[in-house]
Amino acid sequence: MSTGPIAQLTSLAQGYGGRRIIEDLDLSVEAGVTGLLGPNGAGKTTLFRTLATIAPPWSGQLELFGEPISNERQARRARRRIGYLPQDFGYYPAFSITDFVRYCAWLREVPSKKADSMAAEALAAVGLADRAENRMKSLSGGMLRRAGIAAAIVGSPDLLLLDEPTVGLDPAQRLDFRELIRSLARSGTAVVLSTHLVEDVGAACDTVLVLNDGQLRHSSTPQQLAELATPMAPGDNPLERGYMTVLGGQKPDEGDAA
Ligand SMILES: Nc1ncnc2c1ncn2[C@@H]1O[C@H](COP(=O)(O)OP(=O)(O)OP(=O)(O)O)[C@@H](O)[C@H]1O
Repeated sequence: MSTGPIAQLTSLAQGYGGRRIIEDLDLSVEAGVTGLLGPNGAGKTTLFRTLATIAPPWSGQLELFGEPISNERQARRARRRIGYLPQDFGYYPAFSITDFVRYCAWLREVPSKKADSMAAEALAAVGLADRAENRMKSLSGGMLRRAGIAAAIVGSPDLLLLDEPTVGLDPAQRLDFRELIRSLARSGTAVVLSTHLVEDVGAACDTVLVLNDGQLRHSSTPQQLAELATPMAPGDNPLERGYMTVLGGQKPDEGDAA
């Protein structure tokens, strides 16, 4: 088992068109579950796209599984070991859930002999085994999100990137989701999840990172972030307050610099 970081970014610059979103970012992803917090527009999705090797860095270095990623051949090799759930993922509406998960397994080059059993395992893990033949277009928002999670975890990737995975899940499903990612982490998958729900970070993450304006503002355990909480109003969540302290009192939806 590798002892170094699963993913490492050094002096990353990244953006769209002529607009720089991330500047001079250094970041390591270690084993376990890492939660990524940050206001709207902080650059979380942009960071995921970089880690998933979809958007090559403008400058700086990306290393995955101890190897530098500087060309398409290296990126493709790394991609087989990465499961990625984008915030908005595409699918063919007429596909069954099984077809969708199998298709994602094929994209990740999971051996075809194992694809059926792995797709079935992934669907069972997200509680969709009894709906395996339902069409994607017939799913509720929460079910669709769970189908996306199944597609990201199929084949047990070494690095799992989940962009707002719990949006649309009901409380029982969120509890199941937390247990699922904890169990994936125990079996060796490094998980990074972005969320606006600090409860998910408190309950499931070993490490929490706070990103704002494309800069890493904070990295610690959830407990340490909660300890930064300034005096709280009754009913406040200490982790949320600690997060606000790191952001300097900014409200979570005030972060978009656009
Ligand atoms: N395809 C794109 N083209 C141009 N600008 C983009 C594109 N995608 C994102 N941006 C801009 O990049 C900035 C960072 O966006 P990003 O989606 O990475 O933030 P985020 O932290 O994931 O936000 P949210 O919490 O709202 O999902 C924003 O200002 C956004 O408008």
